[in-house]
Amino acid sequence: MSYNDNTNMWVNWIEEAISEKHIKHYDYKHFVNIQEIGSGNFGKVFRANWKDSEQHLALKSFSNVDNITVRELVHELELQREVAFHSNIINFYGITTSDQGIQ
Ligand SMILES: Nc1ncnc2c1ncn2[C@@H]1O[C@H](COP(=O)(O)OP(=O)(O)OP(=O)(O)O)[C@@H](O)[C@H]1O
Repeated sequence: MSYNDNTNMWVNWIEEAISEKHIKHYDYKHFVNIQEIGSGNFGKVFRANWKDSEQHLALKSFSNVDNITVRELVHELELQREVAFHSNIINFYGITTSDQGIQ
């Protein structure tokens, strides 16, 4: 399998999980008060609110959707499933998409 085939395989994995409703997809337009709070190896991290909720969320963005990034995202979701019960582990709520990136 080529580099691109692998990328497509993981992208398909994520898209299928969303269409089967194993992962929730959130409409990006409902995130408000978006402020940059950090950056990691894969992209920037933002703080945001969902609609008029006062609860802050972390939005993790991916600057480059290549094979390593998408595989890493799937790996994080798998780890999350293993340890989600622990009180020190933050919850994963779902995925959002934006054509213009997060701004
Ligand atoms: N849930 C969160 N709440 C507050 N800040 C966060 C949260 N998640 C990430 N950050 C901030 O964003 C930075 C980058 O986070 P991110 O998880 O992308 O990268 P990392 O864990 O530092 O490294 P890697 O890119 O290798 O995963 C963190 O160091 C932290 O400052």
